[in-house]
Amino acid sequence: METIELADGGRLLYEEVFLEPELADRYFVELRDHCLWEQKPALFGHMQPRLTASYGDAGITYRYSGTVNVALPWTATMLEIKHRIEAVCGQYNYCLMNRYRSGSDSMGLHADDEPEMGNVIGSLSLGATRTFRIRHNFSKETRKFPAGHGTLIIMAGTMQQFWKHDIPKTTQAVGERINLTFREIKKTEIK
Ligand SMILES: O=C(O)CCC(=O)C(=O)O
Ligand SMILES: [Fe+2]
Repeated sequence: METIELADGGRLLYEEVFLEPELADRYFVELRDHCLWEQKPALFGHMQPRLTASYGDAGITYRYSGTVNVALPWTATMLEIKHRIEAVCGQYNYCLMNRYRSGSDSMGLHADDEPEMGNVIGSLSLGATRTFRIRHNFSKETRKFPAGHGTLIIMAGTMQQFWKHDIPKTTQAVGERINLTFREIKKTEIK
């Protein structure tokens, strides 16, 4: 695991081959075929350019950019993956999954900086290699990391406060990619 210290206290842990390919294959097929994938509406009448699914502890709901994501109960595979990542760093009660069907699916530049969100986010990639890009909010310093089949990226420190990240579209012919972001959503008072 490589630790990359970023400007203003951001920290990124990176391991390109965290899972051996055979295990990554098994997880990819299992998650692709058995998770409840849906395409959710985005802003201005558009749809999100990817599919998502949401798993976690009972009672966890994650809201961002106008979407409401009620966690389905963890599956055995999801728990197995969660424990592998927790053995490296973090404690998680929720996982947002994104499925990029082709190079025209993407994730826009954003930070996962909701007040109820823990600062450690564990991100596992499966399937086609895409570029995970980060950009500093003020200096605009940009760095790119290949997120391939079995790559683990952990975002920590103040990364969500000072940096944004995205998965740009690509015109290259790429297959499907699944990404799992494990998070800690702190329970808030019900108003
Ligand atoms: O697909 C990825 O690697 C990034 C996903 C992401 O940033 C998110 O779900 O917030
Ligand atoms: Fe994110």
